[in-house]
Formats: sequence, C-alpha cells, structure tokens
Amino acid sequence: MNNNQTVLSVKKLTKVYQRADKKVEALKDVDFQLFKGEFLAIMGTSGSGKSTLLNILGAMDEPTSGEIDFSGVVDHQNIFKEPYATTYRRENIGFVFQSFHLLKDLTVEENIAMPLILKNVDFATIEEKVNELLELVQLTKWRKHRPLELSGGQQQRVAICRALITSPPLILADEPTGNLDFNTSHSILDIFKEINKSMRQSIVLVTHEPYVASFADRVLFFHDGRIKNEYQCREDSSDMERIMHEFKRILESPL
Ligand SMILES: Nc1ncnc2c1ncn2[C@@H]1O[C@H](COP(=O)(O)OP(=O)(O)OP(=O)(O)O)[C@@H](O)[C@H]1O
Repeated sequence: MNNNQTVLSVKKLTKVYQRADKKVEALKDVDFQLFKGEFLAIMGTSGSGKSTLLNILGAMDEPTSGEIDFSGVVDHQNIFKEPYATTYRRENIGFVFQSFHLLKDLTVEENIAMPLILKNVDFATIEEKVNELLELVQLTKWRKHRPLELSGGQQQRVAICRALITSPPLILADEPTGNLDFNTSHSILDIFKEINKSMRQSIVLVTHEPYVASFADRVLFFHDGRIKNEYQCREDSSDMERIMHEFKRILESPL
C-alpha cells in the first residue's frame, strides 16, 4: 500500500500518432499519480492506450503534450532526451514484457546478471544478487540452463529477476502473464505481489484481464485513451467481480 509519497505525477498527458494522413489520439488528458510502494494496474481493451502510456513512463516514447513529474524517481527531469533516457531506463526501471525478451544464447544466471554486467559491477556483488533472486523465484537449480529449456512461466520468472537486479524503484510490466496459463499466471502475479510488499518497489502493470488487475492495489480503467475511473482494491475475493463489473459498465457507456 502507499504512504502517499509520490513516485510519478502525470498531468494532462496526450499522445498523438500520425498514421498516413490520419491522426490517432492514443492518450487524451491523462492525469494520475503513482505512489511509493504502490502496485497499480492499467486496465483497458485493445487500443485503449495502455502500452503507449507504459512506453512513455519508460522513456521509450515521448508525449505529444502534458507533463510527467519524475522527481520521485530521478533528479533531472529531461528524461525523454538522450543520454538521459537510456540512463533513466537502466538505473530506475525494471521492464517485464509479455514475450520475456530473454537472450537465448545466455544461461539463466547470465540473463539475470546482464544489467549489472553492463554497469561494470564487481563479480562478487553480481553473484550474491543473482543467488538471492534465483532463490526468490525458486529457479536456483535452473541457473545453468538456457531460456529455451525452460517453461514460459520459468522464463517469465527469469525476466522478473533481470528486471529486479538493479533494485529499480519502478517496475513496468506489459501484459506479463499474457502468454501463460491460469496457474502459471497466478504464481507470477504472486511474485509481483511479494516483491511489491517486501521490496517496496512501485509497479505499473498493464492488462486487459480483471483477474490480473485484482492483484494490484489500485486499478485505472482506460478507454479510448482516457482514464474513465479507478478502483481501490479491497484485497478480498470481491475484487475481481467488482473490477469486471466496472469494466463492463465503462465499455457499455457512450464515449
Ligand atoms: N507507433 C504507432 N503509430 C501509430 N499508431 C499507433 C502507434 N502505436 C500505437 N498506436 C495506436 O494508438 C492507439 C493505442 O495503442 P496502444 O498500443 O497503446 O493500445 P493498447 O491498449 O496497449 O492495446 P493492446 O492491448 O492491443 O496492446 C491504437 O489506436 C494504436 O493503433
């Protein structure tokens, strides 16, 4: 849960893509705050702007207008320009994607260690962190294997470790359970919940599934590039049904 210390503050954010002779407004006047230690789900149907938002929060894309106050994450604010964008991503963000994005020729432990190798961290420190993370996700005995020898759920656990190894204040996850079956998704979401609680990292997770969103502390409902409502999870068995109900109501309302 949050203690109201702001990590990110998003104000009147818009993103317009130019596609041939047509403008696509992917984000329209998006306003929200992310709090320290908060697990926030961004929920919406396909095309509602979820990935666009995540890409902007990760400085992989620039907004068309509006502001993001990143002062809860970094000192400088010019994060959309190089070299700041790369530094911001490397130092402050852990990315987890639907399709894992692991390097297939490297072992599990090499994949996890890569962000620290790139930062020239000493071997002993890297080994200690890799061991700790492998234990957290119960993959110690798979450390010498390569990603393609692992199940989808195991590969996603490796990707989560890689995202965590620099201890970033912010984890951005785009449909991290999209390629996984129900039970595997549950165990991956439990890991997100656990790291959020134990390490106090803030998480922004994009999903179109009420079940996945119900693991978060708060859900922002996106529709047609706008935030239509939000839901504070009660952490009980009613969350999924309430999220589903609210999502359905939003989809059935006129734009
Ligand atoms: N690079 C781009 N160029 C042009 N239009 C884009 C681009 N990226 C996204 N869009 C458009 O912006 C809108 C929002 O897309 P976005 O990918 O953010 O949605 P989404 O909610 O993540 O969808 P999905 O769940 O299918 O990934 C869509 O209409 C999409 O076609």
